[in-house]
Amino acid sequence: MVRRDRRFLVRVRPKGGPMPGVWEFPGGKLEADETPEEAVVRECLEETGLRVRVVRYWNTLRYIYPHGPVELSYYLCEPIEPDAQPTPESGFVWRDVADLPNLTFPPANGPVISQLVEVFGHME
Ligand SMILES: Nc1nc2c([nH]c(=O)n2[C@@H]2O[C@H](COP(=O)(O)OP(=O)(O)OP(=O)(O)O)[C@@H](O)[C@H]2O)c(=O)[nH]1
Repeated sequence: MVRRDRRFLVRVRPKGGPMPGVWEFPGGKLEADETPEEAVVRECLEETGLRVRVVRYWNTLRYIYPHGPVELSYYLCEPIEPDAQPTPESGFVWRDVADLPNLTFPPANGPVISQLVEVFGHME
C-alpha cells in the first residue's frame, strides 16, 4: 500500500489474469532469496515506476480463491521522491482513502481497506 497524505496508489487488474476488472494495490509474489521488504520495493518499482520505502509492516492474512490459496502480507509504504508520479502506462492512480470502500477490491482486501479508512480517513 503506497500512501501519500490521504491518497493510495491503486489500479484496475488487467484482463487475462485472475480477477480482471477489480481494483488492487501494487504487489506480487516473493522471489527466492529476497525478504518481504525487498519484494515490496521491487514490485512497486516494477509495477508503478516509483521508488518507495517501507514505512511499516501492516498485517498478513490467508484467503482461498478459486484460483488457489494465497497468504498476503501488507506493508505500508511511501514514495521516496515527494512529487514523483506513477508511470501512465502502469494504470496506477492516486485515490483518496475515503474512496477505497467504493471500489471493488479482491475479497481478501476487505479488512485492510477498513483499517486504512479508520487510521487515515480523519486526516486533513
Ligand atoms: N497485487 C495484488 N494482489 C492481490 C491484492 N489482493 C489480493 O487478494 N491479491 C492476490 O494476490 C495474489 C498475487 O498477485 P500477483 O499480482 O502476484 O499475481 P496475479 O494473480 O496478478 O497473477 P499471476 O499469478 O499470473 O502473476 C493473487 O492471487 C491476487 O489475487 C492486491 O491488492 N494487490
